Amino acid sequence: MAETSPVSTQNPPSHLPTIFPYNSSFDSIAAFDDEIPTIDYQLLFSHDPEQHSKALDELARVCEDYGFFYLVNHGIPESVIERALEGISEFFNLTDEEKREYEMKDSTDRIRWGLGFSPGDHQTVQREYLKVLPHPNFQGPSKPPGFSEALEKYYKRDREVTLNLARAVSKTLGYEESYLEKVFELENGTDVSAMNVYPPWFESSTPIGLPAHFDAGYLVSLVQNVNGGLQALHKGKWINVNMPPNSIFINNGDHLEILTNGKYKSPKHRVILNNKVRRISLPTVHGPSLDKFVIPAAEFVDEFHPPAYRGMTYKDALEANGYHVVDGKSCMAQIRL
Ligand SMILES: O=C(O)CCC(=O)C(=O)O
Ligand SMILES: [Fe+2]
Repeated sequence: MAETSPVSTQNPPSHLPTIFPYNSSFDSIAAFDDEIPTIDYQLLFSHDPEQHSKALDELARVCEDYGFFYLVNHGIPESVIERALEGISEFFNLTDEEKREYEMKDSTDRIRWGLGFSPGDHQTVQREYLKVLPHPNFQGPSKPPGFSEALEKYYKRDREVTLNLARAVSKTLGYEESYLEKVFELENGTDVSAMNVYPPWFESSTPIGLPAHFDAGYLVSLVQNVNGGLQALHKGKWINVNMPPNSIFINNGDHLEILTNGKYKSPKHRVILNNKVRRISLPTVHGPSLDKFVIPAAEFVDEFHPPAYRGMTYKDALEANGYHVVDGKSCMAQIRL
C-alpha cells in the first residue's frame, strides 16, 4: 500500500509544491495513495455466467464498502471525452464578459456560469464552473463553436453507460435489472453536470478547490484532464483519486444512499488544487425524475434497520438550501433522521 505520509512534521507531503515552506495546515489537506477499486464494465455484462456473477459480486462489495470506483472498458471513445474536455477549456478561455452572459439571471436558466462553491466564497474556494442539464432536453452554450455538440456527444454516451451501470447495481441489490430505472423514473431523470476549472496552486492564495461535500443523484460519473486534486473519504481516511488512463470515476450519490436506507452510501469528497497545472473536471450527477419522492424503499427497512432518512421530492432535495436545480447540490443534513 503506497502512502503519502500526511503527518510529517519535517517535510511537506511529496505531492505538495516545494516552493511552499512546510506548514502544519498542510496536514488537513493531505491524503493517502491507497488503491481505489477498479470495475470492468464489460465483465458486468459478460455472457459467461461465472464472469458475470463474479463481476456483480465485486460491484456489490465496492458499492457498499467504498461507494466509489474507477470504471474501465466502458466503451466511450477517448476522442469523445477529449473533445468535450477541450471544448470546456476553450469555453473557460473566453473573456469574462462573454462568460457573464451565462451568469444566473432567472431561476429557469438551464445554463449557469460562476465562481466558487457557494455564493461569495471565491476568495477561499478557487473554482470556476459552468453547469448544464444534460437530460432531459440538453441545451449547451452557443460558444465557442462546436462546444455544445462535443458536450452532447459525451453526455449521450455517458448516460448510456450510467443507465447500464444502474442495471448492474439493481442486480447487486438483489432485484431485476430495471429496478432503479423504475423506482427513480429514469426516463424522466434529471442529470446535472458541472464543468469545473481550477488554477494551479502556485497561482492561488488558497489550496482549496472545493470543500468537502456529498453529491446528489443516484450515480455520479466524472472525467478529467489530469490527475491530482480530487480526494475521496474512505473509512475516515482521505484517498487521492488517481484515475487509470481512459477510465471514468464513479461514485454513489445521496439518492442511492436514501433509497437503500444507508446500504450504498454516498462518499464525501473534496478538491485540492493541483500543484502544477490548471485542472479541468467534468462530473455529471445522474438523478431521479424531479417529481420523484425519494424515501428509503420498504425492501431496505425492517425492525433492525428503521428508516434513516425522511422523504423529499428530488426537486425539493436539490432546492432545499436555496439552490436552484442547476446547482445539483443536495441537502443530506435536512434529510437524515
Ligand atoms: O472537480 C472534481 O474533481 C470534483 C468536482 C465535484 O465534486 C463537484 O463538482 O461536485
Ligand atoms: Fe462533488
